[in-house]
Amino acid sequence: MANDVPVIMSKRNPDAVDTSRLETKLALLTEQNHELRIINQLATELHQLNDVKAVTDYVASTLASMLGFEDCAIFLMDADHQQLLRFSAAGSRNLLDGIGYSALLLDQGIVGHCASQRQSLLVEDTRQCTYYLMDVAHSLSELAVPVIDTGEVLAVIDCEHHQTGYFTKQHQQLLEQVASILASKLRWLQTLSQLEESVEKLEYAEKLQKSLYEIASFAYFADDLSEFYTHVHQVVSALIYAPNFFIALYDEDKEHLYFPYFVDTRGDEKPEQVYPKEILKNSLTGYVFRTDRPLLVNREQLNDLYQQKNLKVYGETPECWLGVPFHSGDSVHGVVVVQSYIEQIHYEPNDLELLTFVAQHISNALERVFSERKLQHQALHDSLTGLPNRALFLDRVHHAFLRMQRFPEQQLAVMYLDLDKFKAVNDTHGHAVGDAFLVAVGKQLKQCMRQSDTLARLGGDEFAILLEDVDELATIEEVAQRILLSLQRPVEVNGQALLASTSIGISFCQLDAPGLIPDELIRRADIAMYQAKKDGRGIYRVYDESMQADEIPGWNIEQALKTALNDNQLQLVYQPIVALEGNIVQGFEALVRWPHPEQGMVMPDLFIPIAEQSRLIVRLDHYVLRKALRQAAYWFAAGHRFYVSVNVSGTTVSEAGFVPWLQELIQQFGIPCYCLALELTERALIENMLQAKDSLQRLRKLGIRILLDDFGTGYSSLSYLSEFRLDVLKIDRSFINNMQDDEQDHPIVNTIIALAKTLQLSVVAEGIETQQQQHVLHRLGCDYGQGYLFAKPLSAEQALDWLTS
Ligand SMILES: Nc1nc2c(ncn2[C@@H]2O[C@@H]3COP(=O)(O)O[C@H]4[C@@H](O)[C@H](n5cnc6c(=O)[nH]c(N)nc65)O[C@@H]4COP(=O)(O)O[C@H]3[C@H]2O)c(=O)[nH]1
Repeated sequence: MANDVPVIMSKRNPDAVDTSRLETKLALLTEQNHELRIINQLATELHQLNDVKAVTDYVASTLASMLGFEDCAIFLMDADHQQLLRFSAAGSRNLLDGIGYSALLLDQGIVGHCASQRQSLLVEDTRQCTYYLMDVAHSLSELAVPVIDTGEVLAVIDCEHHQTGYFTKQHQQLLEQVASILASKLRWLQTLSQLEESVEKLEYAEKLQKSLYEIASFAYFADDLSEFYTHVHQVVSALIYAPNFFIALYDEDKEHLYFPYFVDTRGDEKPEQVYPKEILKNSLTGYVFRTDRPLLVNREQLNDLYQQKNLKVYGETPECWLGVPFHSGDSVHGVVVVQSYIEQIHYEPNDLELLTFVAQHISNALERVFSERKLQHQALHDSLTGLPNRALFLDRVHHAFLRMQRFPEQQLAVMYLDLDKFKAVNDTHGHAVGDAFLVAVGKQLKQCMRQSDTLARLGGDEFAILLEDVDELATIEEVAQRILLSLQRPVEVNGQALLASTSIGISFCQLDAPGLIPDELIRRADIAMYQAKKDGRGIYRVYDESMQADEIPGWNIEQALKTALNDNQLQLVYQPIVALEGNIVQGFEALVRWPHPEQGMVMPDLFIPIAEQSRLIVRLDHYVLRKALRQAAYWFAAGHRFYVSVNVSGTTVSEAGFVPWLQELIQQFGIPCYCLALELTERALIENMLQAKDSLQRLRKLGIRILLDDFGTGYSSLSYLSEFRLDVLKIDRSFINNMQDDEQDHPIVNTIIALAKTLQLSVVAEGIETQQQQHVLHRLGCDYGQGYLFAKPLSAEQALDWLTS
């Protein structure tokens, strides 16, 4: 504009000054000055304003008032660049308050076209304009100028007038300058608000992260769940509106719903009881459980839902309800809920997102706490019957002792029970029925005692009962009688009626029993039980001093052996079995040893026969098999291809579940079945003829070698030899012992070897101590041998050294 300013003060021809021209120039200058003032004022004032509305209002009203426009409106482009929203308007025809178009699409009206064409539109006569849109009254002229920053249309300044040709090029130029100032200002405000939003988001994210971390770490360490819930509530309250907050859990095992945490400002008490699963069908919380999806609803939607789904209203209907489901482990499902009773307070999708995070952490905490509780339960309970195990029983007895010290009138007694018929049930009907039988007996025993007494399964067919707060022996004897009577009735298992008789030992702890300790009380009940067995089974005996444990054969050893097995005290040694031709190793026999803490090394000859009298032999055989297979797997991995042979009793082999159990164990160790051989004595086979026969067949099918141990010592009848499918005969060392003379015929050994050959069995001679014996045996056609000549039983490490030497 400065270039256009004419030289009005020219002194070259003062007489030629044309007044009207000067007046025009003056008017122009005045106008330009006015425009500059407007621009200057706008630029200065806008600087002070930090709010979009204030800015657009100011621009609209300044233009209207300073330029005398009837209507000056500012339309802002929406976030999606889809439409223009009338934001501010000023002038005598101010149409902002609900009159006229409040929003225009990009191809609507002069404003829309101005935005889409990105250029100013000066329409002198709107009647000639095809896209002119009339609002209230017809404006005959209109000027629209786009507000553009870095190529983006941010707004449109639109002015209208009722006369045609009202707007001039100067108006347009002025508005374009204003638009340019407005564009920078709007952009600046936009950037500022984006920055503020980002900062806000970051601050929220940081707060959220901190809160969730807090919940997570609390979830990890919380032992007390109610404390954890309170903490979660506090954290959630710091993030969203949550004065009404509750957690509901559904226990699938018990099929009930309960509220471990519940806070409600409208006075609803925490529901104390548990609700049967039916509540899932008619409550809002139950609805979230069933759909397994979060739910965010306002009052209106809630009422619809109540009606549509036939739900019952529990407590006051909230204005807004937000519930998120979660899962903990296999059997617990939960819902965490916040609700608002205030009309103005509603939850948003990001609150739902937050609560989903929170629910996840609650679920983690519960999963950890529940699995810890489960582990704890497993450690203290028998997995088959669910009854307390020996450890928990001991603990209860200890506690009962402590209580008795405080309340001496509350005396206690321990009963030790051993089922008389269990072995027969197991042998005849198999493992699965045996297990079900034990469970059924456990239930029957429970019915004979008070709720406050403790029934435990100590292992195998042994149960124990702790009776607390008993006053006299007669009461205890009554319980024993009740049990005996109850077990006279057959126990129903899988539709079969089985008989379970038991022998009961009782020890009563009276006030005048000085120095009696809990373990001793249990030991005495055990001794009394042995006495009952001795005296005829199916009866009870009360411990008295005359019953000495030592009088019960093997009692002490059996008890100590149980402990040794529990404490993993037993060890294995290995004796090589070699081919007599060339002394090549074929296998190793595993032999068990018991390094007793007080008595030194106890040999199997002492404790195996005692273990065989009870079912302890089965436990022992399983124990040895597991250890031997572990060693076999180690040797196999090291490239050795010999077998390890393990002694097993007839009882173990004839158990119905033995073969699949062993097969699985071998698979677990990842070795081929030929790495294992089983040694059974003649007696073991004969005494368990039927079951053993079946088991041996299956074992051989798997590829497990069967060795007949101590051959020649037990039974004169040889007929059973063809009954069983065997691989190897082991000649008992008593025959080998006598073979000192090379010249003799050794008829027994000779016959055994000949018999074996006829039956196509290999022969191993046991107890070879001299080269002479080896020589004779080889001459007689014996294939393999074992004995001190080659090696004594060796530890696993020594065996390896021996192999390499
Ligand atoms: N004098 C002499 N003895 C020799 C010679 N070579 C080996 N022996 C001993 O003879 C026994 C051979 O084992 P067995 O006949 O299976 O007889 C075994 C077996 O019937 C039983 N047994 C050993 N370990 C186990 C086991 O883990 N489970 C079961 N159920 N029974 C086992 O105990 C019996 C005795 O085992 P051990 O005392 O280890 O005694 C072993 C072994 O140490 C020798 O040249 N001279």
